[in-house]
Amino acid sequence: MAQTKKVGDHCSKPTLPLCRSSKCVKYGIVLDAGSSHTNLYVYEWPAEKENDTGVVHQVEVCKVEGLGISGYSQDTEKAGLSLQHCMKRAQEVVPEQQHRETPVYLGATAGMRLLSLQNRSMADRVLSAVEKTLRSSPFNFQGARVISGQEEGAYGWITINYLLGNFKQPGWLNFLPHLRSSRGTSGALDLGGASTQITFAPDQELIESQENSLHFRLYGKNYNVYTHSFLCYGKDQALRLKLATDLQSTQNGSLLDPCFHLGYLRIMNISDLYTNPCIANGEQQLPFTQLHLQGNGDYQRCRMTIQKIFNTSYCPYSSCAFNGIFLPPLQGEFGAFSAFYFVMNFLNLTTEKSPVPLDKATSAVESFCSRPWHEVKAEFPKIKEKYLSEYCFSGTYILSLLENGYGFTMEKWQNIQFLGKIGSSDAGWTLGYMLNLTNMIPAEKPPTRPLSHASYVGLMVFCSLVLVAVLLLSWLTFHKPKCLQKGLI
Ligand SMILES: O=P(O)(O)OP(=O)(O)OP(=O)(O)OC[C@H]1O[C@@H](n2cnc3c(O)ncnc32)[C@H](O)[C@@H]1O
Ligand SMILES: [Ca+2]
Repeated sequence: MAQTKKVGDHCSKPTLPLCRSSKCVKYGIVLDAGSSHTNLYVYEWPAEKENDTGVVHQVEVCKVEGLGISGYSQDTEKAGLSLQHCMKRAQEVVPEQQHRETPVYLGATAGMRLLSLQNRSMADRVLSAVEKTLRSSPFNFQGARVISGQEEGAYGWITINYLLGNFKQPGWLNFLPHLRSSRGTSGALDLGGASTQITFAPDQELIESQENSLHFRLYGKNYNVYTHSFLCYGKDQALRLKLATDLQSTQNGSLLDPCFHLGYLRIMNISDLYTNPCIANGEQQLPFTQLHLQGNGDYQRCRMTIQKIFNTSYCPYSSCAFNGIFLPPLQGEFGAFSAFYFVMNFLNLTTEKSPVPLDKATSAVESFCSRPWHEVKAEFPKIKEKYLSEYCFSGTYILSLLENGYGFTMEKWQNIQFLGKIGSSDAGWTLGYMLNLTNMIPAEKPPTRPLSHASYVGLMVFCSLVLVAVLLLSWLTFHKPKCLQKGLI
């Protein structure tokens, strides 16, 4: 497997960026190999402003058809082939003369983390297959690897704060070092299919657990940041966890599930539920091979069944989220993206202006869950059945995770903004990952840029005029001409 290198370490000779009508542009490509699917992103930025904050933006997203790469563990070649269509698309978006110097990175997240835990060599074979496809493209391949949960949280936080302009600092603040704190950044909440991340700059200096602590120096400012990635608490794995817990109390594999609409039916193989390390091996004790799930759409009961997957019975720190994981008091604003956004957006709970209050959001999910399946299906015929059938569970899971898991109270809830995009760029870890690997976020504030030619000429003319005026005034004062002296008498 190739190791990811920083672009600067890799280039042997400097390359010239493409210049279009006096603007020089560079490109970068990142593939987000998630548990549920892969997305390819193309970013663009003006070459001369490389180190400024907020200049890189997304110009293309290509959704790879089919499964996430970890889903091809039995047929690894297909993992590589699945990426070809989007790699072709990237070749159309990036001008041909720039293909060779455009870096391409692939980062795999929780699906591949789980596969690595289950079968390391299988995971390596999947990565080799995707690497082969990426190497055969004309771009500058920089690595395909599984990123850690910590990195995923950190880069998500960097992305949204970069795009929101939170790393920009007004010049005068630099003279007041005591005012420089990591406040003014926004926390990041990411909900994937297999894991979920929470990342923010807490008020308290001390982060009690080392593995949750990140330290950055960006644009001349220090940031102490808390992050945690909950593996198995993405929305697909959380559903599996819930079903596996519910199954313990059924006798024959029939389950009346309050998280699905009344009239909804789903049959699942029990073995599919137990195919990953999220669920402890309870399969052997079950006397049936299939699960017959029947919805009865009851939000309150759904919330109770979901609550069982959060263990809050122990905490070795001053405060915890769940499962004994340290969580400091929540601080500041939060941007919630990925499935937090997909689900809340479907439920009309993502207004741009003021956030929908928690009680209103709860009522909306409750009322959606109570609708019979035939009615929901008739109203949204174009939405994929998998997504549509799970919005009740997902909405309830999001409320449980944020309220009970992380402790967002009525007041703190108001600080969450559900966001899909910021400007033209999707919120997610990929942009932060590329910014870091291409050295585009400097530790120190870049020196102030010299004046442009026009401003320089203007300033020179202004100074000359002031000088002439001063000289004239002094001459008039000390050598009063006769005509003026007469006038004065
Ligand atoms: O981060 P990991 O855990 O690896 O997973 P992922 O990257 O594949 O996860 P996504 O954020 O792409 O999606 C999160 C979940 O949302 C689902 N999803 C994607 N688009 C959706 C939509 O429009 N409506 C509802 N659910 C959606 C998707 O199937 C996943 O279960
Ligand atoms: Ca993801």
